[in-house]
Amino acid sequence: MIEVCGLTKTYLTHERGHTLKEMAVNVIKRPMKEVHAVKDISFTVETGGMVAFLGPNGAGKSTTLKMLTGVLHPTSGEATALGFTPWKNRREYVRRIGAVFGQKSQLLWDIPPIDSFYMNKAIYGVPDRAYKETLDHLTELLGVTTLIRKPTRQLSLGERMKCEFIMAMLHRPELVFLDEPTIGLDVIAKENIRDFIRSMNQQGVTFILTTHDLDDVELLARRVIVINHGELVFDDSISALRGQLGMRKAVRLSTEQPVAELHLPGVTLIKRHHDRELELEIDVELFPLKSFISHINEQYGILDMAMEPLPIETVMKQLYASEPRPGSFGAGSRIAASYR
Ligand SMILES: Nc1ncnc2c1ncn2[C@@H]1O[C@H](COP(=O)(O)OP(=O)(O)OP(=O)(O)O)[C@@H](O)[C@H]1O
Repeated sequence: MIEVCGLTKTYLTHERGHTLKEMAVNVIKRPMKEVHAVKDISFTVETGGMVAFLGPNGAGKSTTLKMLTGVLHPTSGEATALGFTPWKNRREYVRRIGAVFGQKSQLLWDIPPIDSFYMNKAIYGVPDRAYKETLDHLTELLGVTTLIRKPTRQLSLGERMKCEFIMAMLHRPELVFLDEPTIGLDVIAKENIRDFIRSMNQQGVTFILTTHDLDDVELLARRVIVINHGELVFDDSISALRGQLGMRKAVRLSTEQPVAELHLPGVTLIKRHHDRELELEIDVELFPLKSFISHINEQYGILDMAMEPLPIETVMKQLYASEPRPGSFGAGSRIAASYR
């Protein structure tokens, strides 16, 4: 469905002086600066996939997505999606893709969503019957059959997001780009939107999801691609991402006796709430759980203990903290070195 090979984008910007003298010089001469936003990234996405495309702020996600939606031309490299080169066949390509931006509305503010939908019907040339069928199906699925007749400005954020999805799906796109689709929503609205995305994905729609919400990633994505400093640093399944956490567990411990320093192999103190209540991280390969429990019970007496796998946030922090390789320009192999 999507094949990206050596995609690179370097922006050329004017360097601005900081001091008054530099600014005065800039009036006559403005030196150019290169920003290597995306560096030689390659990946593929299969039809029907649900891929999270992640990275810290400034990593190059939007730049990549702009190239994949055909808004930006790359500096070098190739990409095909649905058989098109996005930036070359934009007119035909956009008829087959959709996009939902959590922070940018595609609905017109002062008119009801139904009128915005009708506008999209005309823009995409959706035949009457197909339009009615899709609209009925989507409004029912999202439970907004009556809401779509209220002016958009009167809708809650959750209601509006449901309508944003309908707007993006009316022309039945095969590939949909989602940018922070659940931002600002309450837990119930998030769940509704996630159910909807899952249901569309089961019907064969491919989703590329950009988000900083790791719950979206865990609950929706089957595959995760991470970029940092414009370089691809991880590309594998969500279970492989969890696998990076190894056999580490998060433990919350409450004891009868105060716990002073803990010097145990594979045990790291994360937080001390007070001297009898601690949060720890244990690598059970280094210190088997059974030994840990009997040691703590003998020494301090266990009052209460809760244990769970580490959140994927832990591994994301490691990936986001990675430095660009010195002089690097393209880094696919770094995953192998650092994270696999
Ligand atoms: N038009 C532009 N001109 C110059 N530099 C740009 C331009 N757009 C983005 N950049 C730079 O390219 C780099 C990548 O930006 P990009 O917006 O792709 O990151 P991002 O991963 O989407 O970040 P965020 O999560 O904050 O939205 C950043 O250093 C940014 O400052």
